[in-house]
Amino acid sequence: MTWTPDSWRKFPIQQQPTYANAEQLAFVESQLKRYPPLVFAEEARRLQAHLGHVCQGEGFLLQGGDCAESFRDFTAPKIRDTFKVMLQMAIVLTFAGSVPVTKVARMAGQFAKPRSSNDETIDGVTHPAYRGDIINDAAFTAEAREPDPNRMLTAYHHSAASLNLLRAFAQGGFADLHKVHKWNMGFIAANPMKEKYQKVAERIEEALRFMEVLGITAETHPTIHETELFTSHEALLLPYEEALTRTDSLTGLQYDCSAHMLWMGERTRQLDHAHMEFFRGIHNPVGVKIGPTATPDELMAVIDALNPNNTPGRLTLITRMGADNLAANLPKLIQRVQAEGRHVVWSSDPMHGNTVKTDNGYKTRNFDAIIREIRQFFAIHQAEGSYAGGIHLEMTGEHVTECTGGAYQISESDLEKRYLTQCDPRLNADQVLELAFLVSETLGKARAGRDI
Ligand SMILES: O=C[C@H](O)[C@H](O)COP(=O)(O)O
Ligand SMILES: C=C(OP(=O)(O)O)C(=O)O
Ligand SMILES: [Mn+2]
Repeated sequence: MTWTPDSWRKFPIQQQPTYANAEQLAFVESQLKRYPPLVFAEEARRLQAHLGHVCQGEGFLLQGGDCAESFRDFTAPKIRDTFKVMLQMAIVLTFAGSVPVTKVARMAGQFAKPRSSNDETIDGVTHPAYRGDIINDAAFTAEAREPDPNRMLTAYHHSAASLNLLRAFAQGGFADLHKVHKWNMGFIAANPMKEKYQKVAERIEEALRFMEVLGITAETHPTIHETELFTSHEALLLPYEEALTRTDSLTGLQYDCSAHMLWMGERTRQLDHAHMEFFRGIHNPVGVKIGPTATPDELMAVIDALNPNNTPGRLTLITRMGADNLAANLPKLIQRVQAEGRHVVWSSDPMHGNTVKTDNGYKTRNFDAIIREIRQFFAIHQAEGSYAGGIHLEMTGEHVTECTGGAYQISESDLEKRYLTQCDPRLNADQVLELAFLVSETLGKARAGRDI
């Protein structure tokens, strides 16, 4: 069947709002269709080329950011701090793995949320569930939870402003390697586990000094001063994604220009449904979340639908099975992909399979479970002769208390102190850097093993 940006409309669809005002919805869609695209197709192709290298074992994907961005919490420091912590992680991982790290932010468009329940009940009162700021408001009132199409326009403008600042930070000197390394030294000096991480930091310091002695400085090599950051989000709200889908003037191909990379959630990746239809026709690099119940046959059908030409970098499989389920479910998927010779990037989301609810009602995730899922992910890929190509995290540069554990030992009773997330619990700046240092050991070993 011929694909068009709106051909998804003929298929069953999950997790969409019902807008009361159809005229307003049509108006918003027509506005968005006239607005400039947020990204340029050539940038999406560049990202796909990077991911192609990851696929061949010559790179590593670091994807992360908020579970859900919010309109209210929309400030320069917030954007800066998450970007900053991604840069800090990337330097540690690049050094440990001796591989370029491709940074893809869950930012500048991560506004739509699939939910496990259509509504929420508090103290006997029930309202529709919060579905992300692009759809409704998190406040617990009937008015706030009513889906409003105008929110798509706000999301577009917020995304444009975030992207503008991210581009400025990436190219304007904020990403200087020496500066980023100094931030890491500051993190280590204050960390209760500092002895553990000091050695890696000292080796990075040595490498930077060595480069300087050779005359590799920001003046002679601008890349030391700059970085490349791509954007991504779950393309859940299809009227929005359709409206930002454009024909690329260079190739004549269709790209969803709301972000460089889009992914499909675990709840909306049914083969004969609307999201699969939409995703098969856009030419961006795409991701699919893969939960613990996925079978090898189902996975092959997803791969056939999304990457029929077996192009390296087009498709990233983001496994999110939970630390207790990975060993039972991942090997058979890897074996099948290997047997069929499919090129995919394998990335680990260690967040969504490890969510628990505390007795006092907070959704949380434990740092050790997150690390355990990542370590197993690497070990299983190594055992199967496959390449563990990336990690996908819900994280923030802010000092929130949403996930338990880590060097500062956040406990369940600490959660209430700074529990700010709009949806799922995020690793905070310290936890996420600690994770980078721990994963760097694993990544270093995995890559050393590969080269033998
Ligand atoms: O971010 C992902 C989903 O929106 C989230 O995990 C669902 O959470 P819920 O179970 O609270 O709906
Ligand atoms: C909804 C998400 O994940 P999943 O589809 O894996 O549950 C998410 O990444 O926020
Ligand atoms: Mn989430």
